[in-house]
Amino acid sequence: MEKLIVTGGKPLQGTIRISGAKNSAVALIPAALMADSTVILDNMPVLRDVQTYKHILENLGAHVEFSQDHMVIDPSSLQSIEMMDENVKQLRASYYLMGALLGKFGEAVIGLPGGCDFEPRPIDQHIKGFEALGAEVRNEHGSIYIKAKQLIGTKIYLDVVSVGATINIMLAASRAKGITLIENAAKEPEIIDVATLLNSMGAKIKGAGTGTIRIEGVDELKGCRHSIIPDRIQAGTYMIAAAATRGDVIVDNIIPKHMEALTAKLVEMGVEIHELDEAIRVVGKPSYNSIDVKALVYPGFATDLQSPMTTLLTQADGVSVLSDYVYNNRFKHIPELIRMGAKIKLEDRSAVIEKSKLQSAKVTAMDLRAGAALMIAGLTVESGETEITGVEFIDRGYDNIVENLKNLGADVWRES
Ligand SMILES: CC(=O)N[C@H]1[C@@H](OP(=O)(O)OP(=O)(O)OC[C@H]2O[C@@H](n3ccc(=O)[nH]c3=O)[C@H](O)[C@@H]2O)O[C@H](CO)[C@@H](O)[C@@H]1O
Ligand SMILES: C=C(OP(=O)(O)O)C(=O)O
Repeated sequence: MEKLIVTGGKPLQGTIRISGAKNSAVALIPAALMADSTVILDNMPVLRDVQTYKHILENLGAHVEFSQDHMVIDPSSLQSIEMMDENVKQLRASYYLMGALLGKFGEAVIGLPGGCDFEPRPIDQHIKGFEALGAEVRNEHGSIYIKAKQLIGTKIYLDVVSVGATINIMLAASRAKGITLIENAAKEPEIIDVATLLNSMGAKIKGAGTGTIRIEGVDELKGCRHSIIPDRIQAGTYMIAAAATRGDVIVDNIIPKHMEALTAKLVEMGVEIHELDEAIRVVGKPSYNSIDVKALVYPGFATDLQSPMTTLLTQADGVSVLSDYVYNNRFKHIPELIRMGAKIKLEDRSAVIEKSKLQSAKVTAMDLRAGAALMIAGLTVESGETEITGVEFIDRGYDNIVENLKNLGADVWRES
């Protein structure tokens, strides 16, 4: 079993270059399968989820090459519409195979997705979308069987704002006959990124990034080259880590606009923020104001940054309240932070966080962002080694985390 050892007490300093976004990559890779020829994806992050998706594509019969940060996907040899192997359970975003294969072949058979299971994560809105497009969907023995004679464009109103359902419906509708309107669509930057790729492949999608997306189905999608947007969650994690360690870090190769909900909260706490062209400089301060944070859908504060933010709020004077309105129970990091000395109480859907002196301890990351929260806590303690197990979760979403933190002056290493 691998673990990360972190020795705290060193302010992070220097520049970190952020890789492409996990949540875009894991949607763009299955989207590329819909092309009739090679798709090249640049700025591909090196993550466990991306490697898992590569294996899934290869098992489906596609040819995939991944070196440096380029992934070359040749879907012309794709043979199967059926994907039920273990890899599917390793990541949440395997559900995008449903929309991609349904759009391409009119048929898909997929094992139920995995990913971080901080609470039940239903896919009823994905299925509602496929059915509205004319597909028959059966859930049998842990797999979803989807089939359509012909996908027909229609109007779909999502009951909940869902990133996954919005993208999945967009994928399938790109090959439907006629026009599909997705109402109450999610607006995350990753949705715009997927629409940009699909449009470069020949799709006709308008309105991505707004609450209404219009998709005019096309008969074919072709190969192209696309560069993935920067990972706003990795960027936010390093910004929070810089503030928590009272460091001075330039988070580079990002789109500052994507970070606005976080930068607003950091400024409210008293963190010094300098917005540059494609970077943000974060300068930590000796003391911070307590604040309230509500995790919401984009452009609200990202739920994926809620756990790392919990750690930072233990450094603020007074009492802060953090609530998650996307996943009401995404709090698996809290018992572990308490083990490190954090004074946090859970009240209904909120974490009530008091200023705390964190201490090193042996802790376990129960999910990806819980791992990030513990990593930041380990960097923040004044001295001593924090041992974090559950590293496989952290590797799902943080590109080269040990080297990146070392380059910022942190004392961190892996042990088996
Ligand atoms: C691979 C990926 O991009 N993952 C991200 C994506 O997950 P994912 O796309 O799975 O999350 P959704 O946006 O779909 O979920 C938002 C909310 O809607 C609910 N819901 C969703 C679908 C559905 O059919 N029914 C339903 O009730 C969920 O339980 C949740 O409460 O967005 C989440 C919310 O920003 C992020 O935390 C994840 O990092
Ligand atoms: C929850 C996350 O990912 P996934 O949806 O892939 O489990 C995340 O990135 O924080």
